[in-house]
Amino acid sequence: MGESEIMIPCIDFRKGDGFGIEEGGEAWREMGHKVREACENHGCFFILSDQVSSNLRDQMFMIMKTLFNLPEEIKQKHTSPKPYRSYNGKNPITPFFESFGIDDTHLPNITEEFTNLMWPQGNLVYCETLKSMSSKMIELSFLIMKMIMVGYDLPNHYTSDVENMMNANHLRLIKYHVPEERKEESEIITLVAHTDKSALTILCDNEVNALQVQTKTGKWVDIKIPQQGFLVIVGDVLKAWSNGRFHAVTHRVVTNENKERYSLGIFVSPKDEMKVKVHHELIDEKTHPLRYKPFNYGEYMHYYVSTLKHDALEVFASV
Ligand SMILES: O=C(O)CCC(=O)C(=O)O
Ligand SMILES: [Fe+2]
Repeated sequence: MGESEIMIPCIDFRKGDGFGIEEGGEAWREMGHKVREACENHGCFFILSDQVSSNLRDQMFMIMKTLFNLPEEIKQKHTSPKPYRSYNGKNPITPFFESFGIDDTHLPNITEEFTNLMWPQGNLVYCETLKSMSSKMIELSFLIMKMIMVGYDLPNHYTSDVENMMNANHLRLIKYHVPEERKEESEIITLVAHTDKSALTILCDNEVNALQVQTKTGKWVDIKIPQQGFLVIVGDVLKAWSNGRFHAVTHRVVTNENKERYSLGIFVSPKDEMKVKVHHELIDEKTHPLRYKPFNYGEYMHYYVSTLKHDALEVFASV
């Protein structure tokens, strides 16, 4: 079992408690510093947000159940040349894991195309739920990115850096099955330890706990995503951009409850052709000398997928 006494910060973005705050004011800056600290010290944090109503969230997990219950041959129609997008199920290496990845859900017609592929007769509720849930999660990721810039007092770089790092997104819908045969008390790792290759990931689940993050001292901590909340994970791109000041947290999924788990994540990242570069103001010859060379994101992904090295960023881009 992981430990749960180590506190992952929880930042309140709800209108009443936090995000009624005025952009540019003192409270706004304070929030930015909290986000920055969480990214540096933990590489992840919870946010509470009323952007997504509990109805929408419940609806989303209900329709995810319906989606994964579709016949195998229909699910397999979802394919993509990009890694981690095609429907992944019945894979002997990850027998308790099924997933779909959908690119660029913010663009017109993407959710419609996916829905029509799965339900050729149409499924309006599915399509609308998927569209609103993903657009709200993308909005949240932009807000967090803005907070990161504020946290480093870099608000002028908001537009260029944020657009560079977040101009592609990928929504991942995951089902974790309950293993049929399982020895009492034994844990099964259903998703191996990794860091995300995105800039930022925002995750929620159907309140079945199984995700664990590893602290900087190597301890595994059980993650319980709050009901009105999300877990934000710092990915390799933001680690590189911040010159290694941010921690790209290692995480994994371990089955230890006898319940099916569904999780939904938005992975925001640069487009493949973009260059990832350390932000020049985060380099300091004495305290923070340059750690990473600029690199092409698509080449980095290709390197990772072909090697699956845990320390891919360090090997690929360290100076
Ligand atoms: O399902 C989860 O909670 C985590 C998924 C994850 O880490 C990933 O897809 O990269
Ligand atoms: Fe992950």
